[in-house]
Amino acid sequence: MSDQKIQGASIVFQAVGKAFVEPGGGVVSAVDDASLTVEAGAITGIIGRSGAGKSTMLRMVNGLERPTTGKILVGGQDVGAAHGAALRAIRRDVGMIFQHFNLLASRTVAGNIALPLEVAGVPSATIKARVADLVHRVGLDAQSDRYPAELSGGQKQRVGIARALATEPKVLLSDEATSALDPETTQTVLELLKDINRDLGLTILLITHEMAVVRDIASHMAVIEGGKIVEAGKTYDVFAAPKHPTTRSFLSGVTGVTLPAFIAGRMQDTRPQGASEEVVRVTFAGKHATDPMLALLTRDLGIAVNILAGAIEEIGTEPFGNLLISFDADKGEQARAYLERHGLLTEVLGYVG
Ligand SMILES: Nc1ncnc2c1ncn2[C@@H]1O[C@H](COP(=O)(O)OP(=O)(O)OP(=O)(O)O)[C@@H](O)[C@H]1O
Repeated sequence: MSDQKIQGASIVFQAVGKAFVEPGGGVVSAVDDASLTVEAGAITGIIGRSGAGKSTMLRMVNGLERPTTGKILVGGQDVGAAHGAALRAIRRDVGMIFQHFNLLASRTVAGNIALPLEVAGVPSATIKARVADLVHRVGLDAQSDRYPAELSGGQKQRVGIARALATEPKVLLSDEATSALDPETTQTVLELLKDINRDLGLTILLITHEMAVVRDIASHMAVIEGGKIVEAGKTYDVFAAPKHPTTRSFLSGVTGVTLPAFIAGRMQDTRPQGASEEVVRVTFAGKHATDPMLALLTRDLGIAVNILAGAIEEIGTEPFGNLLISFDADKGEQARAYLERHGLLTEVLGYVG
């Protein structure tokens, strides 16, 4: 495999629906009117809960499932309408990696990676050279002759990645590829995927139920719920201003910002009678992430702020902060307007009497 950049293919879901007929005759709508454009050469994450329709979305990209309605275009080619040689050609352009690796136990590392090339009828000398390159790329030179049972989970996934790259695909699909790995190994596999994306230029579309995976690797993301795409955009923008409740609930698990129990336990949705504190989430994005806005709020408006929880992290190379604060509910509107005017996003979470 050369290190030459390939042109990654775009993936376009156009009002895609997929219904399954169950043995009893009932119909399950797994994907419902989903439209999404996955940019060529980008890493895009689709996040959703179990049963949301993630696997079905992915399996339609390589033609393992056909859409019931709508279209899926990979590099402009209509996958759902392709048959025979045309479908095989699209599949060669679309590699896939899996949660449980799907390696052949009876073949060595090199043998597993060679398999798709053997199936494609590539001459054996070419196979040998390409497998050696791939083994090296995924850092398994010392394990080339080992069998899957002799490898760690992370090493098995590296074999899966090398095998998926063997036919020099334009798209790599990842089906929960790090879900069976520990956090440290997950990081090394995500780094490898990032390197591959950067070096080779192929498009990566991954599905996951972990927001941390999306944050750590994907430049673009979509949230799927009940078969529908409920939110999509650049990862940074979605993190900075999540619109859908499902996105917010995924985010609350990953930003490291949760209310202390003594506040959460007393919080109410509506403002109580008498004196109360308004609890607000403040999101600092981009250049405002490091501004001392809370100090300025106190200085300019004389409003005292309680800091309840907070974290500042990076998405890509941009700082991103999340703070949970509270202030006198009487001054809430004025305080929020001040923060919004200075480029911060605010969201009222509730009230404490
Ligand atoms: N072959 C099938 N026959 C019938 N129903 C199916 C089939 N495949 C998927 N479904 C149903 O479609 C819905 C979406 O399933 P899908 O596997 O795409 O979800 P998912 O988000 O990948 O979930 P998980 O994270 O648990 O794998 C579910 O209700 C599932 O039961």
